[in-house]
Amino acid sequence: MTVVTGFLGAGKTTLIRAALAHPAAARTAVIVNEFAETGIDDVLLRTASQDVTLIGNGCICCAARSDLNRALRALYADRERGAVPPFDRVVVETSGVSEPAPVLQNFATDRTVTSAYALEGLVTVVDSVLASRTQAHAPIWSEQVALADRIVLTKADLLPPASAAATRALVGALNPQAAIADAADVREAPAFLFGAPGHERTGFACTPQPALPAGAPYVSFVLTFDAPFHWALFTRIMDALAATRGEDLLRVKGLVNVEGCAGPVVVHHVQHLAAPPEELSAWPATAGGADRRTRLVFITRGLSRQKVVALFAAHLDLVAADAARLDPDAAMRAG
Ligand SMILES: Nc1nc2c(ncn2[C@@H]2O[C@H](COP(=O)(O)OP(=O)(O)OP(=O)(O)O)[C@@H](O)[C@H]2O)c(=O)[nH]1
Repeated sequence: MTVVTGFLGAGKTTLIRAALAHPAAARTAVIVNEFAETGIDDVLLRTASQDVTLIGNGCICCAARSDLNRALRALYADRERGAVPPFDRVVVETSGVSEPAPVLQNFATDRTVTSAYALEGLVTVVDSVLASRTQAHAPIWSEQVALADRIVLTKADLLPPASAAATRALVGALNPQAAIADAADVREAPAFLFGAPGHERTGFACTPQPALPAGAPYVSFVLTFDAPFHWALFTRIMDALAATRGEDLLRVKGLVNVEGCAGPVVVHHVQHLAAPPEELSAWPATAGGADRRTRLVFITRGLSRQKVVALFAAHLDLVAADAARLDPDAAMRAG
């Protein structure tokens, strides 16, 4: 088992998804943990692996503490009875606000699990653009870096070389033992992510940290919308949000039903930065057929659901008012 951690939006899913496409990553099962109640990463990872388990609605370091061991046991049992494709390794993607020490500790203290799996190592993914800013406001960031066996630096492509080198120096000073690589190189040679075959991490030096204090500033909520969005309207709303509360918008990710698009459009915001949208070929299938509703997962620092809903409502009302001006009869019919 390799555990991949890293702060919200660092690039964990992108890296794992790219690595899974490599032949060296065959026979890999994935367990993904999301802080929010709705999974987006599992939808993305299912495009790259047949064997993906989601642990949603809480961190595997605290609220969903026993869920990782339960998922590992279930996966092993499924493998034994041939219910899942045979796998040789499992990659666990933690939520962005997971503390790695309790995750490793929980694993190490479950005999059933450790008789089936060995811990290969902990890989921490670091956003080169936001590293020092995140270090300043989120102590978990430093813990994730300090405990890593290997560190992958993402988004160096967005920075001048001197700034990328500064992030590497910052990370290297916090954890001089860890091997450090750029995401671009790891995508070519995913062995860095998965580790050497047969390698086993023997113990880990850590000072257990208290779990997130009660009333921690992270707020998570999900918004769903039935009607498709005009893309221009959606980006206008998100731009307004980023311009006014970008610092507190730690993470937004979602699947958007866009007028004129057959598949869902995947959107990502990490603080002020919005990534280019990606259209998937189809909506994920559910028991009742495909669920085409837009779902947006927000993880914020103190920004409430109510405020975000109000912003969306204001823009959607403006659009409805415009439509009514253009076609008053239709507005009457719609009530
Ligand atoms: N330019 C650039 N963008 C990247 C890179 N890696 C990831 N991203 C983008 O960063 C955003 C977040 O990436 P994810 O892979 O979803 O991040 P994550 O760590 O899994 O996010 P959470 O699970 O929500 O914590 C997406 O828009 C990615 O496309 C990179 O190396 N370069």
